[in-house]
Amino acid sequence: MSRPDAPLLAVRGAAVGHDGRAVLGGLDLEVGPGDVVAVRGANGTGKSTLVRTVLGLGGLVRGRVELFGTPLDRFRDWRRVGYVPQRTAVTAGMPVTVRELVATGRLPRLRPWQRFTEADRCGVDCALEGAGLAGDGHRQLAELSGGQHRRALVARALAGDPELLVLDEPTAGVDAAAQQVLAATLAGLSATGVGIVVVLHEVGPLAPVLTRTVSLGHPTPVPLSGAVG
Ligand SMILES: Nc1ncnc2c1ncn2[C@@H]1O[C@H](COP(=O)(O)OP(=O)(O)OP(=O)(O)O)[C@@H](O)[C@H]1O
Repeated sequence: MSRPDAPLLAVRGAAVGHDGRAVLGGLDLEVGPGDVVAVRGANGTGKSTLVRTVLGLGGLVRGRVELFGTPLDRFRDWRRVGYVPQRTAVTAGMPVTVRELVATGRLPRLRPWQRFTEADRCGVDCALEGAGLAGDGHRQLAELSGGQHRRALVARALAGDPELLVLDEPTAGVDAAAQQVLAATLAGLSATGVGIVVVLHEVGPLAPVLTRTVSLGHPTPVPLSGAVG
């Protein structure tokens, strides 16, 4: 059961890694409504591993992660969480339009067998606009540049109206104008109480939107001990 007063995301004394071997340890992080937290660090410091861990995709070696006050291993309400992955190879070759991809982000919000309503169509339109793709809904994914494809993944996450939004390098390969659009969109989401975690190499136009930055150090193997929480 989620606690209404709990942070959207809490990471406590966590070590994260692969195959039981931590790449990053001693992590404490809280994300509340309206927070926009940048996760920064050199290549290989564990940014994506941390992000994937808090999304329940494995990687918790020890410590605790809670979403909306619920321990990660008991959390089921994934429609409250939006995710923009770093790698896009899975969708790159799909014969679908941008709009169709973005609409899939809306599906977790629908009841079983429920058809799209006008509100859902508006949600998709807003998501396209928020990612700077208002005029591109009809285009095939395969036609998009790397940066445009990344924006389509951002739009897909926005379409789900998440309460917690996790973005893994959403600005990589994205031109400055589109980064400005994304910055304005994230600022708008933050103002409505959405909590945001964003992995960034370059802060760029997102700088004024950030409320906090977490800097990860160089990768140092962390000895394995203690229980996974
Ligand atoms: N699936 C995996 N299995 C084993 N090790 C992995 C796996 N994925 C990543 N690693 C290793 O974990 C460490 C952290 O990788 P991670 O991708 O989290 O770093 P990052 O900070 O996101 O890097 P980048 O900025 O290059 O995206 C690296 O040493 C990487 O080689």
